[in-house]
Amino acid sequence: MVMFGSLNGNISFVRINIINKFLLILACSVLFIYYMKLDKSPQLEPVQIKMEKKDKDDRLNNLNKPSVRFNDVAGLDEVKEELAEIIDFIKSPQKYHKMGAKIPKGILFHGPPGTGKTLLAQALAGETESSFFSASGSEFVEKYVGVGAKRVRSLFEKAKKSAPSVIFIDEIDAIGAKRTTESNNEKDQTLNQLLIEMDGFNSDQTVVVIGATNRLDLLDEALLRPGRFDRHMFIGNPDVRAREEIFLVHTKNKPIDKSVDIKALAKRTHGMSGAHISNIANEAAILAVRNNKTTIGIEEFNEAIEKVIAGLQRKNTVILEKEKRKVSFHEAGHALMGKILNTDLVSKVSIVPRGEALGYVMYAPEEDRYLTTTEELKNKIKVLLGGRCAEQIIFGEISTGAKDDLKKANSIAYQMVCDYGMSNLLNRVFEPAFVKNCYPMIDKEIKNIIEECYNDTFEVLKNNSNLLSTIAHELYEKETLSGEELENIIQIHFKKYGATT
Ligand SMILES: Nc1ncnc2c1ncn2[C@@H]1O[C@H](COP(=O)(O)OP(=O)(O)OP(=O)(O)O)[C@@H](O)[C@H]1O
Ligand SMILES: [Zn+2]
Repeated sequence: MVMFGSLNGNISFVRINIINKFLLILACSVLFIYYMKLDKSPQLEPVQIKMEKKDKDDRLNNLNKPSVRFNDVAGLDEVKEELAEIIDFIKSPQKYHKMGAKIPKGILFHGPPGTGKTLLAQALAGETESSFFSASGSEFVEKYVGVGAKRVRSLFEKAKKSAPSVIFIDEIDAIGAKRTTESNNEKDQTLNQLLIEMDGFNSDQTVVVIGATNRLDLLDEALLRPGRFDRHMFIGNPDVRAREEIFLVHTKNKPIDKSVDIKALAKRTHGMSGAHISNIANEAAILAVRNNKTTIGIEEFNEAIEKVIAGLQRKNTVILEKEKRKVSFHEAGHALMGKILNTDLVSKVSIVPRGEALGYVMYAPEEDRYLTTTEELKNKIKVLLGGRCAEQIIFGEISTGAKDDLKKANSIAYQMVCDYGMSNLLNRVFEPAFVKNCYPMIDKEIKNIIEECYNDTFEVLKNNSNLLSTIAHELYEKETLSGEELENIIQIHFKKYGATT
């Protein structure tokens, strides 16, 4: 039937046209919806990665020569001294190459947050006019295998091109944590790439890599091996002298009122980090503006300190004054016993919190020893018990602060009884398998040793309680005493009052 020429046919033609258009629109819509769907499909995700990657690469590319110098980093003298050698390495590498010495590649800064690790790394670059590349470990952590490794490679390439350079990787534990049996392909590849890069650059490329972490214990052994991050520097919270210096650095360009006593501010900020102090100085300046003042007064500092303390108390890190006194006596007890019994050389006593410890005594490294006598082992126990005894003598009560000391003291006593035959059980030793059977007997001996040592320590410290108080007082005021300062205090005291033993 041929009807196209008819009116009917015309109508049909128009209908067909409408249908065609409808079909076309429908097809387009379906295609559009399909395309939109496709856009969200995983296949297109690389586009997103590319954008993100470009962003991160730009940041890793953040190449500059920092203007920060060691003068801007207050305190941390020991670390700065150690870094002086690295500065010399970077400045005159030829000197070391001639001697066949290799430039240290990796330094690891570890310690609590806000203590100046980033600032020090910048200062190292600033002092040596090196290019500074900074990245955070978490920036390398990606879901997609190979992306983190690629970023590491690109970072090192850039650093090598603009050598001398300092690469700073904050939160290095994000990529350098101990590898587990449960493999994480992406993380392992990233860490491997970092190891390859660290092994890879040769001696004429002066690139120093600084890693920073709050958790040294989490890091993979491979990262700490010689030739990699083999220099470890502890960056701890500042003592009162360092806090005063930090306050001075952060108030240098601020109009401070005469009423403000920086020394007093330093004393009131026990347990705080450099970042807290810089925060206080800034907060005080903002408050002065708010109060329409022309200078920053003590009121503003008081308010700023209170604000920070309130924040810290929630985290339990600020120690109450009473506890600070107790810790001073506890540490003085250890240090004085160490001095009187002439055991290991005390190199530092401190009441600046470090990790879980509220205070600590550091001893100079011992010479290699292969034999230790009964008396020497008992003296070690007495030094360990010195903290608890001092608390008992001065405050008439004991605290939980000696937990670790007691553990160590008991462990020495256990070895004396079970391994060395140094108890009333005479020359008998107890293999681990027999310990359980003979435990009451062993326990009695351990008790005897600890009791004897405790009583001796108690007597020595009681006879020297004036000296104990003098050391504790100095420690309370200065928060850290070097071995030399401790020796001076003791000598002055002995000259004045004569020695008591
Ligand atoms: N020793 C210091 N001297 C001067 N300012 C300091 C010092 N320590 C910290 N600060 C101040 O605190 C700020 C934060 O310090 P920084 O970022 O270096 O700490 P960090 O140890 O790297 O911290 P995190 O472990 O949290 O990364 C610094 O910018 C600086 O203003
Ligand atoms: Zn102790």
